[in-house]
Amino acid sequence: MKVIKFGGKSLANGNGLSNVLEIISQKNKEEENLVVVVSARGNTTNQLEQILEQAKNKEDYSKALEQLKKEELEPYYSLELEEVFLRLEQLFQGVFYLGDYSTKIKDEVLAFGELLSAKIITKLLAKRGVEASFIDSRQLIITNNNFGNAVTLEKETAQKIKTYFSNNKLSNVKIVTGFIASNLKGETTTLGRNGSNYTASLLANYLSAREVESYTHVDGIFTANPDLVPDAKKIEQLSFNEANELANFGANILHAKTILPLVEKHIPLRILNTFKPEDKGTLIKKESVAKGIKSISVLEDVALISFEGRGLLGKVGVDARIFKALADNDISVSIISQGSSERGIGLVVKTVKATKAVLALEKEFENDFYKKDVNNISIVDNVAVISIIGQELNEFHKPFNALVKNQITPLLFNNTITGKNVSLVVYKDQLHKAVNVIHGQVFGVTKKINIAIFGKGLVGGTLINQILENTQSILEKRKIHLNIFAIANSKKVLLNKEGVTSNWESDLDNTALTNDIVKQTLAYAQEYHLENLIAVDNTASLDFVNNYIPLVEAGFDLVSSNKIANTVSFEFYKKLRKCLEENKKEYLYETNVGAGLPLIDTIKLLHDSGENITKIRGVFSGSLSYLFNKYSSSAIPFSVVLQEAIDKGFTEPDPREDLCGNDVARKLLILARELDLENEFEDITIENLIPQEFRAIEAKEFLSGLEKLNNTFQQKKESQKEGHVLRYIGDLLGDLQQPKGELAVKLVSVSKSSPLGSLKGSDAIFEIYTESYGEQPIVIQGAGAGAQVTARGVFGDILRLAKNNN
Ligand SMILES: NC(=O)C1=CN([C@@H]2O[C@H](COP(=O)(O)OP(=O)(O)OC[C@H]3O[C@@H](n4cnc5c(N)ncnc54)[C@H](OP(=O)(O)O)[C@@H]3O)[C@@H](O)[C@H]2O)C=CC1
Ligand SMILES: N[C@@H](CC=O)C(=O)O
Repeated sequence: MKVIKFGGKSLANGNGLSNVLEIISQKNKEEENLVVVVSARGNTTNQLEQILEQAKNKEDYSKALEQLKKEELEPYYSLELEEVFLRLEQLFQGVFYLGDYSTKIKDEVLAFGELLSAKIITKLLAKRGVEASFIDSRQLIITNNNFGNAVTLEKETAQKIKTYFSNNKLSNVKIVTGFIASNLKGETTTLGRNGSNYTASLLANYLSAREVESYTHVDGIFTANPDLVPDAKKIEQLSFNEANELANFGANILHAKTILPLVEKHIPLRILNTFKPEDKGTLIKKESVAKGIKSISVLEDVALISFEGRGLLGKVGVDARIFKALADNDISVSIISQGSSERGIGLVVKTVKATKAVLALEKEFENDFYKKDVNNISIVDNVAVISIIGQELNEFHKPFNALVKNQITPLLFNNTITGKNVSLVVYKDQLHKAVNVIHGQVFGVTKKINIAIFGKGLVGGTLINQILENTQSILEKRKIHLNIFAIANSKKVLLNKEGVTSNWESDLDNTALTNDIVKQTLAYAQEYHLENLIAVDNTASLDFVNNYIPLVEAGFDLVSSNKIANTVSFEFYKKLRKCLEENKKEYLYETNVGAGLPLIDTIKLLHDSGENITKIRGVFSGSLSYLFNKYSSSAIPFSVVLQEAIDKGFTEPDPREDLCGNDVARKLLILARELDLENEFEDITIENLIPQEFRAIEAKEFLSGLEKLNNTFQQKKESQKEGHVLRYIGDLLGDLQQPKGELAVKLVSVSKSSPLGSLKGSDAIFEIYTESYGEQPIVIQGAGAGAQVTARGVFGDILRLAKNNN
């Protein structure tokens, strides 16, 4: 024997109803003894309640009643249910004359929802040639007199069900009304929330069914509400205990009382989708399949009551008084959290009961207020509870840290001792983001990293394409979903929370001009509750650096290929780091020196481990390396080689920044500051390679007359010793005793056979001298410029941050 149950949405007109009839017809062929429990169809219960209110208020309800009849009978108007509607009308008339109704009358009226539903299904099955017996569950389930939420009388119900099923000649298919029952006097009662599921479970228990199938409008139970968490996954199997916890913590689809009758006889329950009957849904049975976190559920209709009693320290019985006062007012507390004393207590109650709860507590603690033992009882509104079902405390730091990194600090958290569950109270406007952050963290299914890329030129554009090309493989290998939600140049920003596509260039072209790309990006991230935010600066702009602090304050980690933020005043350098620390954010900039080479990380590690770095020397510039390597070893004019370096994307957007020495000076300064030296840019001695007469002219004019540089450099080349070549180098000398280092950028002539002299292509070389390594430096050498290697380095920083978010 099998019990199947259909919920209201499954039974609504249209696809739902036809699928239900098809499912029952099919099961009738497969299953011997099929009990079908039905809820009221669609919106019927609400409509009945509304008409009842209209009648009570002596309003004209005839139109609403006609509408209800029409919807119930549509499109099978010949179903002959006049008798049922006549009785319903009589009830409404009575309420209209009295101008009032009792809970008993309300139950009687609401019962018509299930009665109509069961009668209609029985008649429609008959039309399809499936013989079915209609059963009014008021003849089966006996309850106390608690109308609206009646409690089953077990002995009487067991007796009634068994007798009914053995004494009546019933068809193979039995259509039973859910939700409704009767008291010992035969008056109609209802079983409260989830009543139809409860009816199904009771019948399954007393009739020793093989299985219960509950057909709903969703695919089963999910790891989180898919409306809130797009990455939520369906859970294949749960144990009764786990299902119970889920039911307690807000999974609407389940109710604890539904599970209990099944637990007793180990009857499995399968949650299925009427609209996808082929799907296997979620199976709830005695055994669990896998350990660990099962689901994240959310309660939204809650308020937090904050109870502060400075004078209650160590007093006995405070909690007892709180609970008594609330219980006397029929207020249930879903979460209580307090420190080791009663000084600060947080209580979570239903929103509708919050004011009543405060009044009840104020009354109970009136004298304590006078004595100043209690100083505040207030409501914290707009909160929600997130429960992580199956969360072990020893792993809780992971979701908690991820929340804090995303600037969400829970107002309160609380764990259950037995169930391995942790509940957190958060502000409602952070709920969406919080649930996604926790889900990504605990299920590790996919952690979404939302990236905004500012600057889409040579480096930025290459980076975007590299990320898009690798998104899928990173998702598969690392379970990290890199989602570029914003791309901006100086005038426009393309925003797409689902992630930009390979058409990003034309999409950006088609967006409108804007005055404030960053403000717009921040507002967008906030509006769509985007989590794990990273802002990438691939501009060469000084102005853009002013956005760093607002970005960090809005929850972004930073990555930059732009070197300016690290080379403006030391005061800003410190301010940014303080802001990062306060907001628990990180800033990575490995490409600032040596493009894709692992230089900054190496220097940081050496320095942090106590190694005294005394000197760093080398060719810091990829473009100038290319320029002098090629110019020194060939007869090609200086201007031609310089143009090649520009065309290859080695130079700065404005190549004069390389030639004047600023770019190398910035790199030196960045390294110096990594060593905790407090140098300013002005402290650097720079040999400017641009002859004096060309320094003040416009970039365009300068770039169109590069050949004017040829003479100067030809002379420099020819005035060298035999076997020597030109190299433009950076030199950093540090002394532990001094707050500042000596930094110099200069053009030197070195032997062809020296490490600097034998450099090739656009390679940069860094010789790092330390106390332990002595005269023998650590050497890092490789491509020092180029869009591909730089973008790859920025990509590496993004991945490092994405992993740090774990
Ligand atoms: N080339 C290399 O080998 C290396 C480069 N870098 C650094 O990479 C950065 C980018 O260089 P590159 O790609 O060559 O530069 P490009 O000039 O090619 O691109 C710069 C981009 O930044 C945009 N931009 C400029 N100002 C702003 C602003 N205020 N807000 C938003 N966007 C802005 C530009 O938009 P628009 O077109 O509208 O002006 C453009 O899209 C530089 O800081 C450079 O120092 C670092 C290491 C190596
Ligand atoms: N223009 C720079 C690019 C990398 O920082 C260089 O030439 O090294």
